[in-house]
Amino acid sequence: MTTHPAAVRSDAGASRAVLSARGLTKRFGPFLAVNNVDIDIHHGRVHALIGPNGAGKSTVFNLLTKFYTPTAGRIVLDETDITAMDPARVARMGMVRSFQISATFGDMSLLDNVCIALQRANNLAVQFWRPLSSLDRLRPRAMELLDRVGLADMSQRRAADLSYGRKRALEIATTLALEPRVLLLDEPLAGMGHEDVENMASLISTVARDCALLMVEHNLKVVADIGHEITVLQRGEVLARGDYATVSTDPRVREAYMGSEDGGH
Ligand SMILES: Nc1ncnc2c1ncn2[C@@H]1O[C@H](COP(=O)(O)OP(=O)(O)OP(=O)(O)O)[C@@H](O)[C@H]1O
Repeated sequence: MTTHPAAVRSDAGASRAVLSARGLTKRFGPFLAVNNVDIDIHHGRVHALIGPNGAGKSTVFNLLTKFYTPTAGRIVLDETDITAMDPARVARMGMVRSFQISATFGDMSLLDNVCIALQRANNLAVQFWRPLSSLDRLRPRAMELLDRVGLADMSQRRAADLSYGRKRALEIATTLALEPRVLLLDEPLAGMGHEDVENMASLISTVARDCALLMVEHNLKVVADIGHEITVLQRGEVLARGDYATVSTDPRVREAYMGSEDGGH
């Protein structure tokens, strides 16, 4: 890892949960996929949601981001009950899902891609018609965002020419254009090679200093390196929570992972 874990573990704002869920429950017909899950996502911290295959991680992710309606339970964002709110309104409150703006434009430069994301973010934030800001005006901010994800020196390159890992970094830049209060990433390291994994993990750590961040992740080494808080799910229920040292030594967690394909990560 290029970022030393100790250097990124800031306790600033640790007591303030930006996003909380209580008693989160989801049934698909008779099947209980998520049962009575409590979770708190804090400003300035990386919260990792882990668990064996089929544990309910994606379902919790989709519940928190309002893509699914819970069967029971309550979700609160910045002290506002968002349980019944539609995803677009929740997005305007600052909850951003990976990679919400996403779909980068291959033929366009990295800089123009981020400018367009900023333009869309402006449109998302205001409810009334107003003239679109010119792309030129957005360039300084777009350069800042590219710098934040380590792509400033490639700003004029075509997005299509980037490596897979750098494309994901560009997507993070477009996501940051929304200035998330809460950023939820679903398997942000999936499909990446070793070097890209390290860069993305480092980037996630940096990004989390300015927001509350939840990631669903299978890569337990990265979870150990950058996760401040871990929630372990099994069969739709919270099996354990705490820092990595706590959950990884919990005999129930070890048993849950034994024999699962995640166990080897
Ligand atoms: N739309 C659906 N309809 C019916 N069952 C579903 C649906 N979505 C998920 N499930 C079931 O709910 C359970 C939890 O699935 P989920 O995808 O949330 O797990 P996961 O922890 O994300 O798994 P993985 O690590 O394999 O992605 C699984 O048994 C799955 O088959």
